Amino acid sequence: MKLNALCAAAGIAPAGADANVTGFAIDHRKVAPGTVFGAFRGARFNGEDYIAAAVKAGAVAVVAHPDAVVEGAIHFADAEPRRLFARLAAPFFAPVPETLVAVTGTNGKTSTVELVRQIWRMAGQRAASIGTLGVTTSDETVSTGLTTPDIATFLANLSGLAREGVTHVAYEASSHGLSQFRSEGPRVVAGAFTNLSRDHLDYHATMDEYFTAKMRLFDEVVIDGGSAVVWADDAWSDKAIAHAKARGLKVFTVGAKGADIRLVSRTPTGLGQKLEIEYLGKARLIDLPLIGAYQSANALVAAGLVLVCGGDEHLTFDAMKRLVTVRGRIERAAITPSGAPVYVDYAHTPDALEAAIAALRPHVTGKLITVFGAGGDRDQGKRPEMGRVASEGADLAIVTDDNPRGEDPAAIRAMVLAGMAAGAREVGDRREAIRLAVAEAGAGDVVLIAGKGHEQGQIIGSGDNMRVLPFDDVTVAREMAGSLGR
Ligand SMILES: CC(=O)N[C@H]1[C@@H](OP(=O)(O)OP(=O)(O)OC[C@H]2O[C@@H](n3ccc(=O)[nH]c3=O)[C@H](O)[C@@H]2O)O[C@H](CO)[C@@H](O)[C@@H]1O[C@H](C)C(=O)N[C@@H](C)C(=O)N[C@H](CCC(=O)O)C(=O)O
Ligand SMILES: Nc1ncnc2c1ncn2[C@@H]1O[C@H](COP(=O)(O)OP(=O)(O)OP(=O)(O)O)[C@@H](O)[C@H]1O
Ligand SMILES: N[C@H](CCC[C@H](N)C(=O)O)C(=O)O
Ligand SMILES: [Mg+2]
Repeated sequence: MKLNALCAAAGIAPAGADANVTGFAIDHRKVAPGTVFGAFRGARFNGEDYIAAAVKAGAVAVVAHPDAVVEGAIHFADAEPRRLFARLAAPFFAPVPETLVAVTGTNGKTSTVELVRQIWRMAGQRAASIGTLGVTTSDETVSTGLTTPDIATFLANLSGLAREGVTHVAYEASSHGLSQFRSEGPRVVAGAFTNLSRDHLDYHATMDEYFTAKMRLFDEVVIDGGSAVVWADDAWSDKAIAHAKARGLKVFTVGAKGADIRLVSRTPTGLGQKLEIEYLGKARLIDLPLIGAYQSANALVAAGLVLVCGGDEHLTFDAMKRLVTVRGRIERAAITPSGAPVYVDYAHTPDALEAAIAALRPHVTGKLITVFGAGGDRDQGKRPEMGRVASEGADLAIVTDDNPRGEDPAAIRAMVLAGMAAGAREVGDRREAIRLAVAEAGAGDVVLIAGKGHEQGQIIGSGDNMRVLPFDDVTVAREMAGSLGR
């Protein structure tokens, strides 16, 4: 494809002579002859340091800050080079699936995009989701490593999906992804906001800044005239609605305070819950086969996204009755020899841990036992908060390791324990902690293993010393429940 044709399609003024473009890369090691290289100033590296190497490798154009030095290739200069790069790259990867929606929020993004995908599929659409679990289609899940992949990977994934015949995609817009313009360019017809609570305050200076990063979804990413689906029962919902309105988006609210899908009541049942809702003034009963208020919130937001994209009302609500558990989100992994169910959940923020504990509480007649930890090289302030939530919500809390990365695991556990009342147990080795929880569980008890969900490894060390030791909470829970039974 010709560079000037890409500029024309993107509405960008050409910056020099025309050239043949063969691809886009943000890492100089992926540059081949004909590549457009995005040189960005990052947290660890300055991409501008690799411009010369990229040109040597054949880059025909470089998108970089106006101050960057570009010799031997066309310089597309912009104070926000990541955004310009996304705009220029989007037409190169066209066509992409025509119905593209995005979900942001602290918790519930992965669950919601996956539930949207399931509803679409049950309604007969060729659908996919992109997020923490990877790229999921009806056939498979392929990991990308990040929740919101880098822009070149994201666009390549979208165009690959379109070639496979996928027409509908729901993707997860993380705050990192939004603030780094990792997923813009293609037409996003609707965005959803699930909630906001403490996380990532290592990356964002304040909660307001964190919220502002998320709100780029409504402020800029969703197309003019697109829709905003907002979970209405969160402390930040009204602010999110205000952003959507200011932008002129069609606002669709969901929840007990929702104007479009109103949640009238929610009654836990053995393996799920009964939802009484009102949509367009009409009452409906939904037997949702997922437990926990948080899962009903995500399922209703997912239904909202499908509806604003023109989904049929009956097919959408009918599909909700057949949703299946999202990997690692209140996933029942095993039953202990004493009959206690063991659930694995991805709760790694105070709010999520509270939601996961609340989801299980109605199903506990004895003790609720929680195994959890907090990740290293991540927001430290959330650690005592997670400790407090577990201490208050669980009958027995066991603090263990969850991806210590470059930090001292014992120091992380101490920060978690600082928020906890006496009686909490500390078992650094995660396998041993799970063994203890399973051994402690009696009839009527429930075990919650929180923090890693679908993850397949324990991340130890950082930089050149980083290692990922294979670890899967579900497998270990099964092993422990099995070995105790023998
Ligand atoms: C803080 C953060 O988000 N970092 C991500 C970001 O880094 P960055 O833009 O700061 O880039 P950098 O590593 O400093 O490098 C700067 C530039 O130089 C380039 N470079 C670098 C070295 C080199 O030899 N050649 C080269 O060209 C890089 O490709 C990059 O464009 O872009 C990189 C390239 O895509 C990512 O690898 C990196 O993810 C790091 C590893 C990471 O851990 N990210 C996590 C925190 C993250 O993004 N998480 C969110 C989910 C959070 C949530 O909601 O829970 C996610 O969306 O996954
Ligand atoms: N709507 C919700 N409200 C509160 N907590 C939730 C909600 N949805 C999910 N959670 C909690 O957050 C955990 C992670 O859920 P999910 O993976 O869907 O969120 P996410 O936003 O994709 O997270 P991440 O930022 O890590 O990608 C769940 O396992 C659950 O404990
Ligand atoms: N997207 C989140 C995942 C955290 C998962 C948890 N297991 C941890 O390592 O803290 C992050 O990168 O902060
Ligand atoms: Mg996620």
